[in-house]
Amino acid sequence: MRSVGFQAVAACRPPVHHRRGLAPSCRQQRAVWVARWRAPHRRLSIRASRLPALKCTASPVASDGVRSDGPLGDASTSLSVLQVRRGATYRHLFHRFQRHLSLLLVALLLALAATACLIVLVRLFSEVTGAVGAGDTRGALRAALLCVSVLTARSLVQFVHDVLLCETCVQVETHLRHDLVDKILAIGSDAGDAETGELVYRATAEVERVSSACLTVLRGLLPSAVQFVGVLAYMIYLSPVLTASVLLTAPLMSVVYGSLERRLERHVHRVQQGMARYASMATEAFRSVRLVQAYSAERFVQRSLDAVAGEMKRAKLRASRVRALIAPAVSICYAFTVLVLLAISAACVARGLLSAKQLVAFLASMAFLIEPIQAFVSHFGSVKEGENAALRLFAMMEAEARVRDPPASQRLRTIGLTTVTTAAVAELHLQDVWFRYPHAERYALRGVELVIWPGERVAIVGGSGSGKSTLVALLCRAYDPTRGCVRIRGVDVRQLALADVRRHLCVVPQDAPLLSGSVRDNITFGWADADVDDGRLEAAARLARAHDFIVHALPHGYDTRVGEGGACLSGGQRQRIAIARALYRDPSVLVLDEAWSALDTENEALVQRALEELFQSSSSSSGLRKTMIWVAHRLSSVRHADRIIVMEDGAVAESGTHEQLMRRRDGRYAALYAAQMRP
Ligand SMILES: Nc1ncnc2c1ncn2[C@@H]1O[C@H](COP(=O)(O)OP(=O)(O)OP(=O)(O)O)[C@@H](O)[C@H]1O
Repeated sequence: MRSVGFQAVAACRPPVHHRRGLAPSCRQQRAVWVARWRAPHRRLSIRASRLPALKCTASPVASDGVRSDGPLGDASTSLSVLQVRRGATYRHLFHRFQRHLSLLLVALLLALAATACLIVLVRLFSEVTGAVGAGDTRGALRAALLCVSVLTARSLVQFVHDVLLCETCVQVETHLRHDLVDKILAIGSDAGDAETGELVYRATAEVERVSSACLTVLRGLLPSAVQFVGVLAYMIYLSPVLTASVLLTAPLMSVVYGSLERRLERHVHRVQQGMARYASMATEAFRSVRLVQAYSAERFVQRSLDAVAGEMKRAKLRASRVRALIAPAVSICYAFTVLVLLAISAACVARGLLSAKQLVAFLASMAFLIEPIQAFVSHFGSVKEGENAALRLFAMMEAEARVRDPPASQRLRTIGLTTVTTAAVAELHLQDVWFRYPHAERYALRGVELVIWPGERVAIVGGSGSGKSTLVALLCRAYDPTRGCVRIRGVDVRQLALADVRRHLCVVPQDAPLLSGSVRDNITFGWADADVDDGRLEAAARLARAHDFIVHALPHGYDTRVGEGGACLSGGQRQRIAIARALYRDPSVLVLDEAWSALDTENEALVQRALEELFQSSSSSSGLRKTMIWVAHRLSSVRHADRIIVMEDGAVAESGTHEQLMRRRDGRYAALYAAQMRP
C-alpha cells in the first residue's frame, strides 16, 4: 500500500537550497543546533531555508514574546495581532458551519424543546409542592409522574441534539484539516519559515482543539444560553422586581469575569505557543537522533527541551490557577445575588406582592439559571484554547503562497524538431533576472541573461554561494524573480500553470529526499497505484542505474520499504532512485542539482552516459527535443556538456564548451579546473 504521507508532498518542490540545506556537514549542523538549542527560551528561530548559509536569526519578538514573522508565521503571530483578527476568524468559522445549516437548525429546535421541557418541569415542580402542601396525594403523584415523563423526553431530545452536533463538528474538523494541509502543501517553499513539528502540531492537535471547542459551544454553551434566556423570561413573568434584583449583580459578575478572562487568554496562548515550539524542537531532535548521539548531546538536547517544557509548565500552572479561580469567584457573586434576592423576596412576601407558590417557582427557576452559568464557567478554558487555536489556524489559512497560478494560464508550446530549426524558440530564457531572497539584503542573482535551446546539455558550475541552486529554484518557479523574467518556450513562467511548469521541468536535488514507502512508491511518486506502468518503472530504474541494486541487493526488490527519508539506503542508492523518479515523469527538461554527488566516479559516469543516451533517443523517436541541465562541483562531469555556464557572485561569468573555456588562461573556469586537477 502506498503511504499517505508519501503522496502528500506535492509536485511543487521546495527550492533546491532548502533541501540541500538540510544536509550540511555535521559540524555546520551542530553549530545551528547549538544556536537554536542553547537558548530555546529566547525563541531563536533557525529557518531550514537558511541552514546552508548558517544564518541563525533571532526573529522579531513581539511584546508577549512570540515570533512575529514568516509567511506561515502568521500562525505564530503575537496575541495582540491575532486578537485583531477575531471577527474574521469567527466569520470563517461561521462559513464553515453554514454548510451544515440544516443540521444546526434542527439542533437549535431541539435545544429550544429541551428548554421548554425545563420550564414545564419548573411549573410541575411548583404544582407538586402545592399539592403536597394541600394534602392532595393523588394530584402530587400525577404531577410527579408528569415530571418523570418530561425529564425522559428531555433526555431523548438532548441525545439526538448531541449526536447531530457531534456529526457537524467532526465534518467541520475534517474539512478544516484538509484545507490546512492543502494550504501548507501549496505554500511549499514558503513553509520553510514555520518548522515541521510546529506545522504537524497545528494540523493535528490545534485543529482538534478548535473542533472540540466548537462542540462545547454548540452542545453546552448554546443550549445553556437558550436555557438562560428562557428561564430568565419565565422569572420576569413570575416577578419582575425579583428578577431586576438578580440582574443588579450582573455588572459585578462581568467585571470579575472580564479580568479573569484576559489573564486566562494570555496564559493559554503561551501554553499553546510552547506546545508548538516543543513539538518543533522534539521533531528536529528525533529526526537528528544520530547527530545527537554522535556528539553525545543527549543531555544538552534534553536540557533545551526541558527549558521549553518548564516555560510551558509555568504558563500551564498560571492558567490552571486562573481557571480554578473562576468557579469560586462566580460562586461568591452568586451567593451575593441570593442574599440580595432573599432580602427583597422576604420584603415582597411580607407586603403581599408575592405568593409563597410564586416564590418557590422563582427559587426553582434560580436553580436552573445557575446551570448555564456553571456550564459557561467549566467550559470557559477549553473554549478559550479553541478560540486561540482558531485565530492562529485561520491566520495561516490566509497566508498566500509567493508563487501562484495565474488567473488565466497559458499552455506551453510543443516544439518539434522541425519547428526548432525554423523558428528558434528557446527552451528556457532568463532575461535580466535579479533575485533577492525574502528577508535577505543581498541579491543572490544579479542580472542573469541566459538562453538554453531545446536538446542542449548545459552544465552549471561555480563556487559555493555563487547562485547555482538559486538559478535552478527560479527555473522550476519555486520563486519568482525580483526583477526580470524567466521564459519557458517563449512564455513567461508566471503566465503558466504551476503544474504545467513542473511537469515540463523536473528537478533532482542533491539530497534526494525519499519518503517512507517502498522503492516503487518512491519512483512512481505522484501516480495512483492503478496508473503505475511497471515497464516504464523498470526502464526509469535501469536508466538511473538503480535496477540492478534494487533487484539484487534489496530484500524485496521494488517492494522494499526504504525507511524514513530513505534511511535504509546508501546516499548513492538514494540519489539513483531520485533520478529514476524524475525519469519516470518523463520531463522535457531534466535539471540535476548535484544529483550524483554521492555516487562513485564509475557510477556517476554510467548514469551520465545513460541520461545522454536517453536524451538523444527521445529527441529522435518522439520528435521532442529534451534538454538536460546539471549543476556540478566535480568538473570531470561537465567536460562533455554542450555548454558550461560559470556562475560567480550571482551572475554568469563565463559560458562556452570545455575547450573554449580552457583556452581562456585567466578565466574562472580554467582556474577552477586547475584547482581541481591539482594533486
Ligand atoms: N533561503 C535563503 N535566504 C536567504 N539567502 C539565501 C537563501 N538561500 C541561499 N541564500 C543565499 O543566496 C546565495 C546563493 O546561494 P545558492 O544556494 O544559490 O548558491 P550555490 O551556488 O548553489 O552554492 P553551493 O554550491 O554551496 O550549493 C548565497 O549567498 C546564499 O547565502
